[in-house]
Amino acid sequence: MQDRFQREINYLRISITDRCNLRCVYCMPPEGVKLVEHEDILRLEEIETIVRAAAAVGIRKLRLTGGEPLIRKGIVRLVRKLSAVPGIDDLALTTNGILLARYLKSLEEAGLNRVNISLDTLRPERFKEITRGGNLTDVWQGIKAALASSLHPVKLNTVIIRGSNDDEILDFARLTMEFPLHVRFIELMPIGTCNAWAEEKRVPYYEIKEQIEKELGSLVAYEEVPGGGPAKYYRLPGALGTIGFITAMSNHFCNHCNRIRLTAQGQIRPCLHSEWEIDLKGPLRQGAREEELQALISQAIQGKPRRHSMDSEGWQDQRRSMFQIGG
Ligand SMILES: Nc1nc2c(ncn2[C@@H]2O[C@H](COP(=O)(O)OP(=O)(O)OP(=O)(O)O)[C@@H](O)[C@H]2O)c(=O)[nH]1
Ligand SMILES: C[S@@+](CC[C@H](N)C(=O)[O-])C[C@H]1O[C@@H](n2cnc3c(N)ncnc32)[C@H](O)[C@@H]1O
Ligand code: SF4
Ligand code: SF4
Repeated sequence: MQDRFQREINYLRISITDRCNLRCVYCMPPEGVKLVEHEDILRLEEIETIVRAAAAVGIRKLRLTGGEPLIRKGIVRLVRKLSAVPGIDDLALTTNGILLARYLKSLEEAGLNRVNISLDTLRPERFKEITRGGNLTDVWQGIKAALASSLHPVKLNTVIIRGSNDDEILDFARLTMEFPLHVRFIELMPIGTCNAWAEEKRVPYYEIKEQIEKELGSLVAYEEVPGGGPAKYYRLPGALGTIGFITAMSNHFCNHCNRIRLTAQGQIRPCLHSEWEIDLKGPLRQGAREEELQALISQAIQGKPRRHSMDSEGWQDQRRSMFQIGG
């Protein structure tokens, strides 16, 4: 379905839990977050019902995210249900990779198509610091398992933070020479615990690109990486994988926005940045029929703002952060 700015909205990102087994310094506070009552989180069957309604109004791609989607009980069952919904032709997952090796085979068998793995450093000690306790080996096992599976293309999400991991840009770029990985450098957005310092520590994509080109050779634009997201891809000479840039701040991609979100608590959030949401959980639990859900989702699509204004306003939403909305 088109929104009022003639953008085709066909991608639903679903936060299936607001909990996480890591505490990345830019995303969550060290103590974690106030736990939402179990009752307030959408049940798997409710997610399925919403997806059926969304597919009926033109959603074709789904992404399960969070929080950490792999800690949600029943994740494999959910993937099996959603992959069977008529109209859905791409079902992907964004994960921190800690539990990926454990679940990969079952997810693949259940119908998952692709996986994006978040990884901000290749150094074990630094990984512990950035994630406040995570084990890098677990993530590497997940990445290797994904590469050995049918879930291609395998993409990495790497947020570069000045003074923290900006000395690893070339190491990440070199990974694409060795493995068929799609390494995407993401500009830090003022969302989560980094709200106050994101601007100061953000490394704009052109700095990263310049450094890679200076040291490793020209980046040639590459448009063949399947997906529904905003990354722009390039390839180093002779590389097996690609290098992508997600330029959320220095060159926003809202003009080509194709997505809406479903929060873990059951609201449709038409834009990552806008606080405006439409509740589906309430109507669903009061017995709304699928047509009513379709009407609410259509309303959300029609109400999508033209673009975010994180550059001028930062993050004002006191209720929700990235992991509740589905980053
Ligand atoms: N500003 C903005 N950033 C987004 C949006 N969606 C995703 N991002 C950023 O892009 C990152 C990567 O998103 P992923 O979950 O890997 O999904 P994707 O890149 O859309 O997925 P594919 O291209 O389909 O593989 C997220 O972690 C966010 O930082 C969005 O709507 N707006
Ligand atoms: C919120 S996490 C949820 C899924 C899963 N836990 C993971 O880390 O992949 C999704 C992505 O959002 C990114 N992210 C979180 N906060 C961000 C911010 N302030 N700016 C840019 N990306 C951010 C993370 O790096 C991760 O790649
Ligand atoms: S970025 Fe992902 S892994 Fe890290 S704390 Fe946020 S939700 Fe958890
Ligand atoms: S910030 Fe909002 S309008 Fe821009 S790409 Fe993300 S969801 Fe779309």
